[in-house]
Amino acid sequence: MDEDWDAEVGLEVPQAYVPKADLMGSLGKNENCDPCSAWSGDFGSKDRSGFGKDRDNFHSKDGSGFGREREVNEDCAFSNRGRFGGQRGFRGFSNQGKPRGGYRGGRGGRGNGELDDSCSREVEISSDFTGWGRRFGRGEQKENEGRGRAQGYQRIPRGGYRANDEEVFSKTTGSLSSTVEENGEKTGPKVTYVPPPPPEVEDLIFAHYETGINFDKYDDIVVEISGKNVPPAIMNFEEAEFCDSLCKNISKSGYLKPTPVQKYGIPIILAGKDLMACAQTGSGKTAAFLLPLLQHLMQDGVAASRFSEIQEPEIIIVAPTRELISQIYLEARKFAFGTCVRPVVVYGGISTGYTIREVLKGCNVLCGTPGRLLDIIGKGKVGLSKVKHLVLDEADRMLDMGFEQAMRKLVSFPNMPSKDLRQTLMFSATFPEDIQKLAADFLKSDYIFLTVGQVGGACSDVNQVILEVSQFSKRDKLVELLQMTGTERTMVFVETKKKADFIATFLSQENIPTTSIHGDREQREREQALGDFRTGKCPVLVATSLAARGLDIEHVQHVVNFDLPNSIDEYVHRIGRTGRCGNTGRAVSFFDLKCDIPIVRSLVKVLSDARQEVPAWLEEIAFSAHGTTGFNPRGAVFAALDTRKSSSFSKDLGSLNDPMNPSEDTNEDLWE
Ligand SMILES: Nc1ncnc2c1ncn2[C@@H]1O[C@H](COP(=O)(O)OP(=O)(O)OP(=O)(O)O)[C@@H](O)[C@H]1O
Repeated sequence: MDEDWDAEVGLEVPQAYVPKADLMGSLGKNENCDPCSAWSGDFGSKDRSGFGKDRDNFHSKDGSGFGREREVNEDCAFSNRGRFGGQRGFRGFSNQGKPRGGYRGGRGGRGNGELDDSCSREVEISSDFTGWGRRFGRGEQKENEGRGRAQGYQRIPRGGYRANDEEVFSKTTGSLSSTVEENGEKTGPKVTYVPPPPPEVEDLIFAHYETGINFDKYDDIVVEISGKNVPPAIMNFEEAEFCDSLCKNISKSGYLKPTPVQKYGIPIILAGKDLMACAQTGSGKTAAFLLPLLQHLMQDGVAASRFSEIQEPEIIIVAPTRELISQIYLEARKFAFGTCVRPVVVYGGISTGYTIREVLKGCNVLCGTPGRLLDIIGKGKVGLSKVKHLVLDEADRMLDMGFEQAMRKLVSFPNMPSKDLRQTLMFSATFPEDIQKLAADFLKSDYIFLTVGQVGGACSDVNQVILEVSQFSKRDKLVELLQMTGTERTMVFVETKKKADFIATFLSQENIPTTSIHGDREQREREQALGDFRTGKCPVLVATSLAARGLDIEHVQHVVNFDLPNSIDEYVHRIGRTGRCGNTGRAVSFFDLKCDIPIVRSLVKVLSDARQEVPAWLEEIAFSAHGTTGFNPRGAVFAALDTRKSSSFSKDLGSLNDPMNPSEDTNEDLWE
């Protein structure tokens, strides 16, 4: 079951969760237990039937390893019983097992209380994650640890825990606002957290990881463009004719040549066209929109003015999580280095006063998660009349049920230029056709549709392995995998916040230094957790789907889907945390026959399209579960269809030969 997104996004928060078993207590007396330090908690025997000496609190009747008070769906409760299927072709992880240990912190207190491990799944719509940019070196991280060191959870009256404010989406007003002042009334503790400042040292600002061996293979990927008057792609950054500052910053970033989405996207955006762009995870979509937009600002000669009571940014960028928007902000700050353009980032979970002060220092590029963005606009601190460019990153997420209302509210503000008077850009690795149609409400009718590879296709640099593992065997299997990955960075995805904490606790018991990140944790805890993962202090990060999109962290070599998600798009994004920028990676997913049948067909298709080995047992399940009609898992790799082509637009839109591969036949070859 996925996180409780309503509580995250801010639908009215149910009663604060009161943990039946005080996690912190069972972790040891120190509420501020150090993350990933040598495990000091006394968890008694290594018997894996429970989490430790408080096993009574964690045991369900069936010994599944969870507290008896939890709502247990017997079929899907996970514990150490049962078997797991071996997997033909599973090559295992590199064997660098080293003893490790330690886990900090439990979970926040908001959510819907009981853990329900049933197979039914909810979709977590968003939250505001953050964690300063991936570039913090150990030194920087150390310094920030001193500053923003994670605190233990705050006990609030009435017992239980409550993560400091998340943004609350008021059911009544339909607006996202901080819980501190919802409709003028105080609704929760004031958020006072101020994140550590972003790096000032140039080396840290421009720190980057190397492209992988497969970087040049990007040029072999099928590209499709539909729309009118499409400018030709660039072969190199010089052809974009960026200003000197941008050219220097591109070079300092280690970018030697553009990726396909940049080759085609940059000239389209420079030409002022609206764009819906789909390209695989880790292929440089962020720079594809940032570079041309910053070029527009440089050409227009804008400069941030700290003397205005109301800031009027020329660019607004939205993304679904704090983590991702912070990352985009750092990229914008990097590319704008040495110029008078000032990016600012706003997101929930941090002091509103701090946010406003940062904006009022000057703001040309406003990066934000929807809640805090709408909040600060509503407070009159940001004017929209000068907005020329609006970017929706992870656009399909921004337009699905959780955010559509907020996005419509954003574009409906009185001074926000209409879609015909601004440039709107949408980027994602996945773009379901129904969302594409919805996107048309935000784009000019003549927008360009760009697909690099197959929309929704997985990155082919990720080796995907599917193992049949029942809920009862997952923990054993996970430990086995992690003991092989050693200190290699591994992200483990689970479906609920509570499970994230329980699994992280369990792994700590197994001397695997682990931390967790999910929507119920305090802001500083998230940043600490992410920092520990980035620096390698905790090479294992247990995360919910909140961390599935956009995270660009160096050296993530493995992704484990402890629980498969309920949507194939989510799967594609999760495994895309590895295998980035031409590097290779590996994703192992535990397929539970009792829970995961609904995704089996899509999963086989994604594996096939990415030319991965499809286990025979999985294919059989796919055929038996849904029959064979209309299911051809080894069918051709299809580029996405521009949904406009299925309507009257089709006569106006032509596909262009891929100018990068003039010999490419734009008809049949596209489909092979
Ligand atoms: N032209 C380039 N040359 C070298 N590295 C690049 C280039 N473009 C982007 N990168 C690097 O590749 C990594 C992935 O880029 P980015 O995060 O923008 O990918 P993405 O397509 O947005 O991925 P996702 O879909 O997961 O959000 C980043 O570290 C970025 O700095």
